[in-house]
Amino acid sequence: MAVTDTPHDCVDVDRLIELEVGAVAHGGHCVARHEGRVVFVRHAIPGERVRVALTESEEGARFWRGDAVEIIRPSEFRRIHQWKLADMLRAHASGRLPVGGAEFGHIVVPHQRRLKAQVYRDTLARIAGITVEPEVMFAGEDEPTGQRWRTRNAFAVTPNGRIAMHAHRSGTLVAVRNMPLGVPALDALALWDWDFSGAERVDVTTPADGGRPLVLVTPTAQTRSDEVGLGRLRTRIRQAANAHGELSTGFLLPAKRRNAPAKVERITGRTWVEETVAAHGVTRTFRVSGDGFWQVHKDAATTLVDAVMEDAAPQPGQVVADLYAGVGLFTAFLAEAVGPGGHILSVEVAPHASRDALRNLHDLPQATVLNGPTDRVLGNLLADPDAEEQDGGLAGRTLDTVVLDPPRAGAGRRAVERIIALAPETVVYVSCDPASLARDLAWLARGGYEVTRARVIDLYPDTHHLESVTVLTRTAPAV
Ligand SMILES: C[S@@+](CC[C@H](N)C(=O)[O-])C[C@H]1O[C@@H](n2cnc3c(N)ncnc32)[C@H](O)[C@@H]1O
Repeated sequence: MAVTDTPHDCVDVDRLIELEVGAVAHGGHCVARHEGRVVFVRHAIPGERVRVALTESEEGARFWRGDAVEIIRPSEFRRIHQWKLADMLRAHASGRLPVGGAEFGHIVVPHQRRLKAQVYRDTLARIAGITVEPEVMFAGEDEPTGQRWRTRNAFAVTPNGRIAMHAHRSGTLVAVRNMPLGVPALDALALWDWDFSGAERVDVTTPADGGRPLVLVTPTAQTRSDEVGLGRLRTRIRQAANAHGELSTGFLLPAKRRNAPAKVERITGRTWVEETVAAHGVTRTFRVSGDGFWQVHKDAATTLVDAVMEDAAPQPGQVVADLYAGVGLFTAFLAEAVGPGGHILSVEVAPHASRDALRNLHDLPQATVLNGPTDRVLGNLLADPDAEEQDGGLAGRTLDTVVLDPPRAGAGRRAVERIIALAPETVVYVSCDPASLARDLAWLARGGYEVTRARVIDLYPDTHHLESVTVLTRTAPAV
């Protein structure tokens, strides 16, 4: 097959090859073959014939990587990328790199979802040996563009103080004047016109219900060590914020100790946002402090609560553990359902999230917030199952249901083994990473659990990311 030199010297690309593109794999790239070697191709669609600019192509390597930069035979599901800066084809034609974050933007939205379902199905089959066909859902109203959904957006800062994004898989910064995946409230802030000189990162939260946004600015290490420079940046942020009315701003100051949470210093307004969620017939408001975790898609919280409540089906008087609980989103709705005679353990490792959870759940005495790593908290439960509920025990009761929503790394072996040892009838596993999910499901299957329902929910349109809710039921007797 012909290999030619690329004419674009400013794009980090060695050679061009022509390939038939196969299925999408976990991570969003399509799998192709070139002279027997696997090539992972980004920005393509299964079934296409494309010209690929190789970005990693060492002779001895087991596989190569590349970007589809010219489409020879397009898929019927291809569309013109609606975000010019993120379009690989336009970027390559003009000798630059696209910005990351919308790497499925060239695929019509219904097909994006089909591909995500295929990734879920293939990953579970390959890693866990589990065969399951997921239902496919989306959040909120169906949005054909795949845009305007992000309530959390992070930007880098150029040396002259303008917000920017990283070029796809590169350290190169590209100044931006819009963010099409962001909710309209993000545009209203016009952050592209602010001067962030002296900062390295800007995190913006624009709550789904239109509440007061929060802009957190991380000063560079040099600015942090220079009181005068820090003061100037603070003044510029305050002035810009005041021009916007109801806007909270602050500094996000990295902790001096490793693994300690970053500190938030208020500049204007407050250091938290409020999120209101109406789901499952109940409306609740949550405080989320600083850079604490909250679902990114504007309709994700409602959609996930509805799914979890349907799958967990909590009954009055039941005992449920909400693991990796954040600020208590699922806990609140589960606690409403089990009522005062039931009990919910809300387990979360981040201290500031647990503090928010305490506040968010203060009217629900049946919910106990336990701060600590899940495996350790479950180990304590197993060691002393008769401990009182307010001390983080089960008061001799058994767990009916476990809901878990771990970060990308998944729950891991120790936490999964302890869930199996606690022997709940039902496990509802919310996951944003099919590979770690599959690994954990394989352990759960060996521990006597069977997948009884699977849903892929498109909470990240125009990207390769996928969310899933998988339900497992205990088939073996408790040990
Ligand atoms: C994907 S978020 C889910 C939060 C919550 N379910 C929600 O939807 O808002 C994962 C959460 O797990 C927490 N976390 C990470 N590692 C943990 C661990 N080992 N034990 C308990 N919580 C952990 C993170 O701080 C984060 O709040």
